[in-house]
Amino acid sequence: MPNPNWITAKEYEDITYKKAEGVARIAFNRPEVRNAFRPKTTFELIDAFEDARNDSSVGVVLLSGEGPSPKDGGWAFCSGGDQNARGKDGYKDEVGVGRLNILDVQRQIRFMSKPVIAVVPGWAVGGGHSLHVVCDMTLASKEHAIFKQTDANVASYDAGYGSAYLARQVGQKRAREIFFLGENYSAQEAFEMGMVNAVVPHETLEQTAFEWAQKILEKSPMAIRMLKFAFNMIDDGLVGQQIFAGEATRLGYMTDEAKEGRDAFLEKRRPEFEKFPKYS
Ligand SMILES: CC(C)(COP(=O)(O)OP(=O)(O)OC[C@H]1O[C@@H](n2cnc3c(N)ncnc32)[C@H](O)[C@@H]1OP(=O)(O)O)[C@@H](O)C(=O)NCCC(=O)NCCSC(=O)c1cc(O)c2ccccc2c1O
Repeated sequence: MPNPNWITAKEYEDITYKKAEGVARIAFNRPEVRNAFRPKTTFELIDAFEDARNDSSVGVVLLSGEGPSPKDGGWAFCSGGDQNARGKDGYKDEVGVGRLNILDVQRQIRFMSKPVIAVVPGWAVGGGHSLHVVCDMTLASKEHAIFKQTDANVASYDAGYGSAYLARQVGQKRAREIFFLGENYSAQEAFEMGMVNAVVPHETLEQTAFEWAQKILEKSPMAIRMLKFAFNMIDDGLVGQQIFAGEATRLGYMTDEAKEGRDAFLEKRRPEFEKFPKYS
């Protein structure tokens, strides 16, 4: 497959955002701090994810980290919240308001109707680890990816998807080990635990991610949407049901029966629902 012809979708300061052939690629771009996020980074992520969600030509989103670091050549997906920005009530934005807005990004990834693939070229740590957990799939660099949970080291804990949903992926004992010990895990170890889909040579990581996206794009978008929300529903309570049900409503709108309901209202007549079958 030829290299994708990435086109910059929008210029940002802390992230890059590109598109090619139905794929959107969003990447942290603060490699000198291992792609730690500050509120500005997170607001930019929210903006880019919203664009990818609303662009009907986009079917898959890749989330990655630019690198290597110009300082020391280190690679990172994301090292979590920028500890320099952390204040007493959250991570301080440009006017000093404390934010935990990375949780908004987690929900965007979780609830968007398109698969999001974490493409992990290096460190996935703290809130960065939680982001890979919440993505639909994870591809990891064989040479450079390292998975690590430092939340308990710095007393900033993700007690939502980052921990509880991780346990769904790797099991309760392993998830507790990851958080309680805060060890480093290689791509291969993360794969064996079940939180990484594939371990890929670093130089082919991006290409593999793009190829996986292209494979998904060959499938029925409706099927992919319904399946993503079906996988989510059991863990997402009434919100999960609401999102799945919304898609069922959309499918309902496409029937003659729903059209009859709308048309009868607009034509100020009684709807003729009796002509539609009562399926068993
Ligand atoms: C990521 C590391 C394991 C990498 O170690 P390595 O030895 O390779 O590199 P350095 O340590 O030398 O780092 C290079 C350079 O980057 C700076 N840096 C790295 N990470 C951060 C960071 N998170 N914030 C700020 N700066 C960072 C580092 O200081 C170096 O700078 P120099 O100027 O010295 O060159 C290792 O760096 C590491 O352990 N980093 C910290 C990881 C961490 O604890 N992250 C925060 C976890 S908490 C979190 O992310 C979080 C955020 C939220 O918004 C939440 C919201 C709601 C609930 C929970 C949240 C949450 O848990």
